[in-house]
Amino acid sequence: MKGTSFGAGNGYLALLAILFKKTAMTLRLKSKPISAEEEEEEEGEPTNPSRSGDEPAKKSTGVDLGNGSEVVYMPRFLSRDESWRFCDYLDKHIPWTRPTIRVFGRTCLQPRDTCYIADAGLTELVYSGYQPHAYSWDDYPLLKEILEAVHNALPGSKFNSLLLNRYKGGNDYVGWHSDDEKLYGSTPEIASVSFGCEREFFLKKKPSKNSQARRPDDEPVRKRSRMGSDADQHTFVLKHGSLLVMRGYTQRDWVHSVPKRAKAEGLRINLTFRRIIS
Ligand SMILES: O=C(O)CCC(=O)C(=O)O
Ligand SMILES: [Fe+2]
Repeated sequence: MKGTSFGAGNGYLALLAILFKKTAMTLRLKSKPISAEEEEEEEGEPTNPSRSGDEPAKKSTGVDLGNGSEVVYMPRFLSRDESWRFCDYLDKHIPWTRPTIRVFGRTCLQPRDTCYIADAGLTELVYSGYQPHAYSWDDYPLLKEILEAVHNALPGSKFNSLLLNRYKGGNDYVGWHSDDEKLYGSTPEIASVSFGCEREFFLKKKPSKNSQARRPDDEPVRKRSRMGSDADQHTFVLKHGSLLVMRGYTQRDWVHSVPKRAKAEGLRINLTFRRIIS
């Protein structure tokens, strides 16, 4: 049987090496968008969702968006096999619908399937003129399992509702929006778990009132938007089994989207856990 033993000196060096790698990775990724290839290089084997408290925390990258907004990305939140089990189950057993919604005064079919789960007795969710039926967690024990894993990863979180999205292929998408409904409060934490086909998740800063007011004396709008600074846009490639968390004023100051992608042929399921506070 193969075995490895570390003396106290080796253990100390190994710990220093781990701390150095983690710090270097966090610093480097903070300054530029994350690509799937980089994560592949950086990350080791997937960690198991049912790890014990003694095991090291899963690797995550925090991006400080400024002014009290923050995003945290954990590419290997759930193991690959477990994630496929969840994905297949949800695809088959969730009562998906593709509702009619209203966007900018026009009625259209939502460009993805959806379902909604919530604790009983909460304020009802309404978005884009649509009020989804709230199904019960009790009917989907597997969703409770994922919720528990999310709660364990985010100490202090207490999500009580969940919006599920199913993207059947690259034509399905979610347009620019923010999840700033009043019932989530002013600084909601939103935890987003993805399964299946990798898709890009874009974050873009909302134009500030100051920049609107300055526009006449400033450089042309067309030039500005094309030259948009990196600090105002971020891209994450959301991997199978990943967790992305938006916090602070992200919903107030930023919009996000998952755009159409002709080459993304596979099915993707995304779960966004939220807390309704009023
Ligand atoms: O599918 C995603 O990654 C994002 C979904 C989303 O933004 C939403 O449901 O509000
Ligand atoms: Fe959203």
